[in-house]
Amino acid sequence: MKKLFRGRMSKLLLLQGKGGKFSGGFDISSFGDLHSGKIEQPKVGYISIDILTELLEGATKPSVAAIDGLCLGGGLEVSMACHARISTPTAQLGLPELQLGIIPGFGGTQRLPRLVGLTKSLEMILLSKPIKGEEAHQVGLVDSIVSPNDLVNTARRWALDICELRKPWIKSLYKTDKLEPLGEAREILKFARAQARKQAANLEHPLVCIDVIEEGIISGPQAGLWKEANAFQSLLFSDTCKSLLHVFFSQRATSKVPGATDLGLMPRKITKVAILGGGLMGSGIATAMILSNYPVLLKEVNEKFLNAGIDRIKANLQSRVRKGKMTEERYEKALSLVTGALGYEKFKEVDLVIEAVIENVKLKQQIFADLEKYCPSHCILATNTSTIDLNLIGEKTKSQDRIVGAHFFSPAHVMPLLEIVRTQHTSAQVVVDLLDVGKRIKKTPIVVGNCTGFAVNRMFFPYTQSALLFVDYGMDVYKIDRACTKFGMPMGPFRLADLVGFGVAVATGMQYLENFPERVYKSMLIPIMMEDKRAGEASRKGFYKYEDKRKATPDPEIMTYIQKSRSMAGVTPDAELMKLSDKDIVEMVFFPVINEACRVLDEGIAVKASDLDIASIFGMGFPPYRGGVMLWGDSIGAKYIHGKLQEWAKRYGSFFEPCSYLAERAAKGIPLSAPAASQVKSRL
Ligand SMILES: C[C@@H](O)CC(=O)SCCNC(=O)CCNC(=O)[C@H](O)C(C)(C)COP(=O)(O)OP(=O)(O)OC[C@H]1O[C@@H](n2cnc3c(N)ncnc32)[C@H](O)[C@@H]1OP(=O)(O)O
Repeated sequence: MKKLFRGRMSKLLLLQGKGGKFSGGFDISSFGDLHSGKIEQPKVGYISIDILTELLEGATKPSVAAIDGLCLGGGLEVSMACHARISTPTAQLGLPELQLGIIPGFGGTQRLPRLVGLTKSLEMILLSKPIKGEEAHQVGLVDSIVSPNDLVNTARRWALDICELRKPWIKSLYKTDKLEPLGEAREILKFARAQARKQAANLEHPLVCIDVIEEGIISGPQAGLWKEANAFQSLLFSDTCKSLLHVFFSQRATSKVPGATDLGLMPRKITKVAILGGGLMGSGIATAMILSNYPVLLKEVNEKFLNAGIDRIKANLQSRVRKGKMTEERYEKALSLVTGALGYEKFKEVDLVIEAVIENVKLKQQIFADLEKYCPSHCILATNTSTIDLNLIGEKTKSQDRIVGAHFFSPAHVMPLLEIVRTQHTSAQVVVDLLDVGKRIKKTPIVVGNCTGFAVNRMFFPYTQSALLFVDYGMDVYKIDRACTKFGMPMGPFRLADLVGFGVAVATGMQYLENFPERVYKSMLIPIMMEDKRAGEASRKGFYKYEDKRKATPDPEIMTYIQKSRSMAGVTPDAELMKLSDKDIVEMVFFPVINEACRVLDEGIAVKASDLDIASIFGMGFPPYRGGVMLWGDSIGAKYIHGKLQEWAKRYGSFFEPCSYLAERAAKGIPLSAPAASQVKSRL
């Protein structure tokens, strides 16, 4: 909200944004200063009551908000304290505060329900879901919709009309016509609570928000404002808020890469993209590209595979149409951007190639040699490999500077993370180019170094390893999975292994065994199950059985395999493990992940700890309200983590041996996120 107009003889107040944006909300970077005590927190209710309610809404002059572009959070709350709102049809109006672990704290919990009704306001606030100006007008949030050219004049005339009693002078805080009757309101709030508990079991603030809204309905808007002000103040200092703020800024910081984005390089325009391979990943990547209007050349080895790849793209798009995320017209337009190819003739026009064929070194080497021959010399040569060294892939070329990893997570058109894997030869320009493409296709890109598993898969390799070890030592598969989902993971290590498939699990295990033999637990459980054609969800039996569709049901039959695995491991169940709490289980599964993340940092594979927080959240579903794997580790403390790993290493082997990076922090009492003096120069 950039300007406050005062009319002639200051008869009215006109609130307008700048550059087509009304306001992205309160400056949340100041929340960090509040947390650190750098700035003093204002008295409770100072902004929402003293300023917005008493001064603005209670003023003797009418105020009208002229809304265009973003009108979010505090920006919308200020506009709701005005006596009218004029908006453009494409403006976006919303209260996204719950995404930051807080609630609307400038009166939004009281005014929004009185403008749009309880049901709509709960949907907008609890889902942090903005609505367009058109819809805002339909539901009563804004009073009129005009074009951007007419916005300011219409708003000014509206204010004059209020002044001269040609239009009503409305204080939204005291409107009641849109509020449902008390009995109905109670039912709506009861349903909202049930939904909040179901969808965000570990989060308190959605329930607090509902309580605050309810207070205003039962005891009146002033009571509601005071409850909101107090609740906002305490949530602002909650761990959830601090974690979600950390995620907000860390997500945006992943695109700040020393030695690449700090060189003044501008991203080059990528107009045409080629994808090699129309399988699950290739078709997913192609879908992500066409959804962001990149023309795609999809190459396969024969008509059959090419048609299958295009069919997969169609299926991806049709699923969006079915979910109402895409119109038929947009479906046709997106599909029209795909051109099939069986040869390299058209590759002389492409600016970026992403190879997504099977994980076969020789095949990839041949492909990159061909790409060097058929693509223009500026073309970026990217691979989606998740297991093969990029230097090996580019071995038969002289184009190492433009070879880079573009590691998507399946399904590639849905998962938000993109690992940009840079070798020591990859040019800074190519990194800058791919960061730009990543953002344009609405991914969160993180730049990582070239090693087995890059960042995400490498960090999380111990997630299942540790769980398998503890099952051999007597723990229950399903108890471990339950503890991890209660902690906030989308699924536990065993359900994840079923989903990924045992074939992939074994292949990945081999990779790690080859590169990190001292810290791989060689469990025989999965190979034994595979001998009996148990290969995970796709075979309808893995750690769970899948009788109907994707519903995972515990399967008592796995005990046979577990007993065999234990005897092959030569271990006897440890009675101590039977008494473990969920908290203990979570520590035993995640501390090895933190240990590996420390190695990834120490080797310079990741630029900074906050990148690994984002990688853990967006790549593995680590609960964002815990801030990511490294921030969570720091909330526990390096010393404690180091001590537990040492204890387990003594009892269960070198898999748990704490790395030197972690040991250094434990000894010095410094956070995991502090760049260590001993940290090798980043390999990025
Ligand atoms: C009491 C409460 O009710 C008061 C409040 O208002 S709480 C805050 C409510 N507002 C929000 O939660 C909005 C947060 N911001 C966003 O959702 C998005 O940034 C956006 C939709 C506003 C814009 O998105 P986009 O165009 O993609 O741009 P970026 O997200 O990349 O942001 C650009 C830079 O602006 C910084 N930034 C954005 N919003 C805020 C904010 N509210 N406070 C402080 N800084 C903000 C963001 O960090 C980016 O900075 P960078 O240095 O360029 O990375």
